[in-house]
Parts: sequence; C-alpha cells; structure tokens
Amino acid sequence: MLAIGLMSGTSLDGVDAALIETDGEGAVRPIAFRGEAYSDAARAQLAAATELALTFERPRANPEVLAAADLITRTHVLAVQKLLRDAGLRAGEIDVVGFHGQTVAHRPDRRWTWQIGNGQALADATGIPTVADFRSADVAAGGQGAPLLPVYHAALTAGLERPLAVLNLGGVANITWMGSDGGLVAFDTGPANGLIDSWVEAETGARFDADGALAAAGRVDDTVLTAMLDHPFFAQPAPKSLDRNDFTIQPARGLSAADGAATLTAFTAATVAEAFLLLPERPQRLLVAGGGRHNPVMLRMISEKTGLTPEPVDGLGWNGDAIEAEGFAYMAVRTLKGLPISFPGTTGVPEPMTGGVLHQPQSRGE
Ligand SMILES: Nc1ncnc2c1ncn2[C@@H]1O[C@H](COP(=O)(O)OP(=O)(O)OP(=O)(O)O)[C@@H](O)[C@H]1O
Ligand SMILES: CC(=O)N[C@H]1[C@@H]2OC[C@@H](O2)[C@@H](O)[C@@H]1O[C@H](C)C(=O)O
Repeated sequence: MLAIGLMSGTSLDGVDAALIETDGEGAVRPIAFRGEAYSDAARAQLAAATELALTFERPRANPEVLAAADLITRTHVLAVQKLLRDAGLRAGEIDVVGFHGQTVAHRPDRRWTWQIGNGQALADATGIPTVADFRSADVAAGGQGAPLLPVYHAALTAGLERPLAVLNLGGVANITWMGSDGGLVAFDTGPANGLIDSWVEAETGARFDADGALAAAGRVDDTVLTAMLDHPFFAQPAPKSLDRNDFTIQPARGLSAADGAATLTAFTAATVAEAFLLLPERPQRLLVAGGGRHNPVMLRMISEKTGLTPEPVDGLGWNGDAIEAEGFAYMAVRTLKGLPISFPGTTGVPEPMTGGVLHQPQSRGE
C-alpha cells in the first residue's frame, strides 16, 4: 500500500510528512519526505494551547484548544498536498494517511492522552482515508500510549544483528530495545532537546542550540546535574512515558547560558545511560534518529556515558528526520489490516493492541 504519515512532534517545529510503500509488516520502502514549518505565531499559539490543556482534568472542547486543533489540521492538509505534488501522485493513488496530531497533554496516569487535529476533516479535505487518534485505545486499556514507534523500529531493523537499540532524540527521548529472541522493550528515557530548546530560547532567543555550539562553550554543573537526576522517573521500571512538561529548566536557573546548555545536554545523556540500566541486555549498537542526532555535543556525551558510539540512522540509508512520520504511515496500514501497534513491552498494555481510528472521506480523491 501507499501510505502517508504525518507527525507534529513535541518540539513544535512543524509537520513532518512522509510517503512510504509498505505491507504494514516486513516490507517498507520510503518514497518521499518533506517538512512544513510552523510560523512563529503558529508556534506561540500551539505552545499556549499546550500549556492550557495541561491544566485540564480531562480533554474538553475549549475555544483556544479548538482553534489550535484547526491550525494543526489545516497545516497537515497543506503538508499532504505539497507531498503529493513533490511525489507526482494524486490523492486517489494513496491508500491511507496516518495522522498523529499534536500532543497537547499526556496523562496516562489519568487514563487519557490528548492529540489535537481533526481526522475526519483531514480525510474530507484530502479525499484520503485517514487513521488518527493512535494513542487513546492503548491508554484506555491501561497502557502508557507511548512510545508507539517501536513496531516500526522493529520492521526497519529486521535484518540487523541484535540486541540492538534505537534512540529517538526529539523533544522527548524514547528508546526501543530489540533482543535476539524478538523481544521488544521500549520507553521514554527523559527529555532530549525539549529542555535545551527552552533554555536556549529563554537565554539567547534562538530556537535551539545549533550543532551544540553553546553547550560546547560551557561547563557541566555537576551539582545541578545530580539534582536533576534525583527524580523518581529514572528508577521507575519500564514501560513508562513522559509529557514534555514533566521536567523544567528551573534547576539550571542562575547558570550562565553556556553552562546551562552544557548541563542540560549532559542531563539528556545521563538519562540515556540510566535507561540502559533498565534494558534486559546491553545493546551491541545504538542507532539514533530525531533532531538530537544533529548535535555533536549530545552524541559525544551519550557516547561517554554509555560506552557505545551513537550511530545516526542516516548511515544505514534511512532519513533520521523522517522516521516518526514514516512510522505513523506504517501504523496506519497496520490499523487497516487489524494488526497490533502496541505491545506489553512497549506501552505496558496487557496484550498486543490495535489502535487508531479510521475516518473515511466524504468523497474519495481521484
Ligand atoms: N543542527 C542541530 N543542532 C542541534 N540540535 C538540533 C539540530 N537540528 C535539530 N536539533 C534539535 O532537534 C529538535 C527537533 O527534533 P525532532 O524534530 O526530532 O523533535 P520532535 O519530533 O518535535 O519531538 P518528539 O520526538 O519528542 O515528538 C530541535 O528542536 C532541536 O533541539
Ligand atoms: C505522548 C506523545 O506524544 N509522546 C511522544 C513524545 O515524543 C517522543 C516521545 O515523547 C514518544 O513517547 C512519543 O512519540 C513517539 C513518536 C512515539 O510514540 O514513539
């Protein structure tokens, strides 16, 4: 099948759109990828909606959040249209879209997780059957609702020697461990770039620490680092997941801009090392995807703390910026086929679970 996957990550940098050909099982062929950046105004609106949603007891219609959801849907429709144009394909040639939406609040402890964006509206606007709301069924069944990428990581790495781990360094980091016996263990490890982005924006006005330059100029403050690691999340057994706002830059306040960046980058690396302690067996290789793989200081610190050299997945011929979007295309096909997308070892559900809600377009694209 031809499937488009759409992801808007916790960094709020934009929509990632990927086109793949897949059977939702062993066969995966990436075809096209593009990003659709949010304007500064859009980012500010989404950030405000996220802050507001986190204060809610449960998801509910609210004018600010509905306006943000509309913005999300419209930007994703645009991303689909541009991706189709790039690939020289028509809507009628695409079997399904996997539309993750934007997480505005993630509260598995309260049995809900909230991704905004309207699946039916996207199906109607594009003329393509659309799978959305990938996480809710898992959370309702008592799972964490995240991470969901492991099923795609397992498909991508099928030919590689195990045990092997794939680390996604987005706003939040998640790791997938695959054992030689086919075992799958995954969980969120801690913030990856989210805190660094917040710090750099507050201190310098820049969006992120490009190539880790600020961190490279600073010194890690061990007292702050130790205090940040003294958090119950890290000792907690897997499966476990995070909301982007579960950690803050507060402990680093008072440090210089460079020392703060160095310390927060070291925090990410140290939390990856903590995650290794929870894996069933030490992985032989550590593959890295997501924006953090562009940060050499982060990769060096991860290498020092884990003793493994992180290998950007691009070296295997994959596009490390596209993996998440591709994963939701893959999961959409699995949803069409009634195949599970989450597992006891990945989200803590009692048994492998299907997920995602299918929306048929009012009129199918030609
Ligand atoms: N050249 C670079 N140098 C340093 N950091 C970078 C670079 N390029 C990207 N990043 C970091 O990667 C982040 C974006 O990563 P990514 O797109 O994987 O996150 P996301 O998908 O939004 O998050 P999540 O996976 O948590 O949903 C940026 O916010 C930035 O911090
Ligand atoms: C609730 C939510 O949106 N979680 C995201 C977030 O970003 C990274 C990490 O936290 C991961 O658990 C998840 O996304 C990836 C795509 C996943 O589900 O695998």
